[in-house]
Parts: sequence; C-alpha cells; structure tokens
Amino acid sequence: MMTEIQLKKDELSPGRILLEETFHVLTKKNSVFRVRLTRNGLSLIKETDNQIKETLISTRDIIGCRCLRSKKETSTCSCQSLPRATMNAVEENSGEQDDSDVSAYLYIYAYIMQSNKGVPMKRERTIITLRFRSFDKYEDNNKEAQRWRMVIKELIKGDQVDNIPSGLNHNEQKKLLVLCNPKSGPGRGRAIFQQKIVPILQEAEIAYDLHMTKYANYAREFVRTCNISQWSGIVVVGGDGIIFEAINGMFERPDWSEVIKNVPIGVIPGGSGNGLARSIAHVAGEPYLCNTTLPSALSLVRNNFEPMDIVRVETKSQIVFSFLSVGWGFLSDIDIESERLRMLGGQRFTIWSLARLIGLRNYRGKVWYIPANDTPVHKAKENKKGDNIEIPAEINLETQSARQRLDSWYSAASKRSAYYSITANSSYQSTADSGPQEESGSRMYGPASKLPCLTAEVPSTWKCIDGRFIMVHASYPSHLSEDVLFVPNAKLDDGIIWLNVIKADTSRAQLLQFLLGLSNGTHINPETQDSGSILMLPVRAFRIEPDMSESGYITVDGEHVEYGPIQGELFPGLVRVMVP
Ligand SMILES: Nc1ncnc2c1ncn2[C@@H]1O[C@H](COP(=O)(O)OP(=O)(O)OP(=O)(O)O)[C@@H](O)[C@H]1O
Repeated sequence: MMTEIQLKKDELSPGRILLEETFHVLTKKNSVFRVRLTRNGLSLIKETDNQIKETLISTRDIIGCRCLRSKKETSTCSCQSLPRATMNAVEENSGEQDDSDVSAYLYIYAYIMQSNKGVPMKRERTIITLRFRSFDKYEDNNKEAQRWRMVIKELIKGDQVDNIPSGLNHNEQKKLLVLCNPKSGPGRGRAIFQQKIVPILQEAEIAYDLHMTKYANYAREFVRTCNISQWSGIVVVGGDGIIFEAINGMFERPDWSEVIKNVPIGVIPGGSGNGLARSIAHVAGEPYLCNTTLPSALSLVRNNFEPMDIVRVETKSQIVFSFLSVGWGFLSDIDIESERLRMLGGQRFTIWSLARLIGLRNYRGKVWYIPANDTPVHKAKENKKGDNIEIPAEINLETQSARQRLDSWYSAASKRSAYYSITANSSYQSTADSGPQEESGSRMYGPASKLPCLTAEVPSTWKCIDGRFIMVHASYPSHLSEDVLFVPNAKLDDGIIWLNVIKADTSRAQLLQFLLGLSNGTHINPETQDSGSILMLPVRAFRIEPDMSESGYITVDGEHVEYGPIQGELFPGLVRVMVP
C-alpha cells in the first residue's frame, strides 16, 4: 500500500530534520554515523565520546539518487576477490539481483565544489551509499530507501512540496529532447553526449529522446515542426550555430509565444565557439575550463531556468533571432574565414586573428544606435562559495542489520556505477535515413518590431557614427566564445546590447592590446575608452549600414548573413535557458 509523508509548512524550514537514520560505516562496524536530511542537504554526523563532527552535503550539490539492490555473484570461484570497482548493484527486477541479500541500497550522487580561498575551482563527484537493512524483507527495506529517495528528489527539484508520496514510480516527468550535432567543432558531439552527459542524466534519472542532426538546418526544421509539448526542454549539443537553429526554429512556430515560456533551452558545448555555454557558466559562478561540460550537465538536472535576452535582427532578406552577437568587420572576418580550420577547434580563431592583424582591413559605413537609458550597474554574480569540505569520492554507510550476513559486502559505489542504464525509456533516433526536407512554407513569427523597418529612414533621435571601421560588434551575453570574455559584467537578461566600435584610426598596437585583453575581459580599460577610437556603448537597438561599394562579412551569432544593412532590437528575457 502507498503511504505518504506529510511535510507541514514549518517542516520545510531549511534546518528542519525531514528524515534521520543511524548507519554504520561498512568497513568499521563500531563507527556510527547519524544521517540527517534537511532542506539544506544531507548531514553526516559522527559522534564519538567527546566530540561531534558534522559534514553537510548541500542540496545544491546533490543531483540525484537511485535505489538499487545487491547483484548476484557470477564468479564460480568462491575464493576470488573481485576488484572494488566491479559493479555490484543492479535494478531490483533485473534478474541479476542477489535474493539472499534483503538490503536496499540508496545511491546519492553529489558534485561537490572544491574551493581555494573562497574561489570555486572545480566540482568533485561523490557517491554516498546508504544501505537499508533493518527489516527482514527486501520490500520493507526498499520502502525505506524509496522514502529517502523521494524526499531527496523533491528537495533537488526545489518545489515547495508539502506532500511527498513514497510511491515507487515517480517517473511521470516529461523527457528532454536532445538535438546533437555530430559535426560540430572537431566532430565530438556524439561522444560528448554519450560519455559526459548521459552518465549524469542517469544519476538524476532523467529520460531523454536523442536526435542526431543530419544536415545543416535539421535542428531548425525539427524544432519548427515537432510536437514540442511532449518534452520538458530542448537540449542542444554542439556549437552556437546549432543553438541558433533551435532558437530560430522556436520563433518560426505559430505557437512561439507559448513555447518560449514553457520550453527551456539547455546548452552542451561541443562546437568550436561555445560562447553561450561559457556565458551561462559565468553568470552561475561555475568553474568552466576544468570540465567544460559539467556546468551544462548540471543545468539539465537542476530545474533552474533563467530568462535570456534575445535580439531581433533584420536584414534586407530575413528576420532572425539572435542570442550572442551581430558582427561586422574584424571578428566576423575571423569567424567566417577560419572555417577552413574547423578541425582545430577553438584554436582556429587565434591563428586567424594573427593573420587578419597583419593584413588589417577597414570598412566604410554608418552605425546608428539608441543608447540604453539608465544603464543599471551590473555585476557578474559573485562566485558562489563552495562548501570546501573534504569528502571522499565514496561514502558507504549501512543501517543495523536485522540478521548478520555471512558474506562480506564490497562497495558497489564506484566511478563505473554511473554507467548503468536506468533511464530505460530514453530513446535514440537513428541517423541513417532521409536527407534534407523541403522548406515547407516556413515563415518567421516571433515578437513584432517597435522600430522603423530597415528600409525606412533612421529617426533623428538615434545617434550616428559615420566613418571607416575596423569592426563593429554587438554582443549581449558575457562571452563571445569559450575564451573571449567580451562583456565581463553582462548578465543573461540585463536588457543591454553592448556595441563595440573600433574606428579605422586605431593603431595595430592598440588593436593587439585589445585582442590580448579579450581572454580575461581587460580589452576595454580607461586608456582605450579615452582614446576615442575604441568604444563600448550600451544600447537598446542599432543599425549598421555598410558602404555597398565595398564587400565584407556580417555575422549573426557567428553565422554568415548577407552583406548589407542590418538592424538589431533587444527583447529582454524573451527565452528561458537552463542554468546550473
Ligand atoms: N549532420 C550535420 N552535417 C553537417 N552539418 C551539420 C549537421 N548538423 C548540423 N550541421 C550544421 O553545422 C553547423 C555548425 O555547427 P555548430 O554550431 O554545432 O558547431 P561549430 O560551428 O563548430 O561551433 P560554433 O558555432 O560554436 O563555432 C550548424 O550551423 C549546422 O547547420
């Protein structure tokens, strides 16, 4: 029979004990831990004669938990000692379970922040194994383990739940749609998803439908035409190009206004730029370079969605929705011309920057803009302090045994335990079929512009810079790519387009200094601002009108668009993205 735990409102205060149990350390029978679950997290409390030591594993660091049971030994040799990392726990009805062990095992997966002097450095994976064996029957022990599992899952979701069922089937959640570009960056999209993301989705018991993209614009068409309400969110594995496709596919749907509210976008970096993935980790204060996919993986399992600004971009022939940048000149030249070095991944940008610096070009045109009024002072989120506690990669605890087992238990918690397939209803869409589909009457919906259209004259209230430019680059999030920190203080939804204008009279030395500063955000400093040649203007809208007697490149989110007039208009917080 299903029982329910009633959590009253006052029981939801952060420090209130929700569940508590005494466990023994597996290897030291006399070592006793009290394990306590509160909204703050999981407390491991060790009481000795004269002192109490407590370690808290924060709810924020716990991503999931699973109930498993002991695996039948397959070895025929009774004297063989299996290595510690061997998988020893299985799903309860797998057919491989050891029926003589009535214990239920709760595996709790946490990624704990390691800090150095308050600065978050990296997250370490830790598994806490709780073995429930107080009862004579597996069913009773399992019921107890499931009770813990359900409460932990509710805490992770962060819902203000006051009614937590202890039912065993808690998988009514919708699946994620995963769109993976096997050709992005150095072509590792599929491997990144399978090796780095799937294990974490399994630990969090999140099911997904995986679709490999088959050609350029596949993701855009897929998102535009699919029955999107069946998924809880869209996860894109690849570079900024495939994110651009997914976002624009959303805006090409007649139901776009509902979809952007209800379907958050997750981003797994697999491309050569990965500007948005880095920007999301940056605002969340998550270390990135030590493990570029972990912040994204955590964002998929944490149920934390934040609004993100979108810029509606109009060119002579199309309207698109941009999340990263609009560029003309130097950086766009690098983006497009370095395509031939795609196999080098992110390094292609550095190599081509040097080439372009030697053969420096400039372009004639006009730049119009509406300044952002009352520009708020934005600060990137303070780096969140990690708990900075020494916790081993495995913690194995068990309740008092109802009867003493004769055989000894060796740990089932191991790095490899992350690779069981528990999300049995996850699916995989084969790539081996049809080619590109016909564009079937696609039209752009999305919010209407409040500005004069591109063919109309610019109102006299707009400001104008007329001249020759090395580049004009409008950017909204913090990072243009993994290693270009373009606007250090930008938030995802601060309502500002940062318009960087580099005039033709900028010297090579100034430009080199600017380029070198891009990696750590020091490219704009009082010196560059005073020179008047390099500007960083906060704006709400802009129009670029290149002189059409010359040719060059214009990019939107790193994608090549036609050379000619282009106009951008900011829509604050229009879409929602998954944030760790
Ligand atoms: N199966 C495929 N074969 C060829 N091209 C594809 C396929 N799937 C998607 N594409 C195209 O590949 C382009 C580039 O992909 P993506 O943005 O993922 O990687 P990237 O260009 O290496 O990274 P970044 O945009 O961050 O520089 C996308 O614009 C998309 O249209």
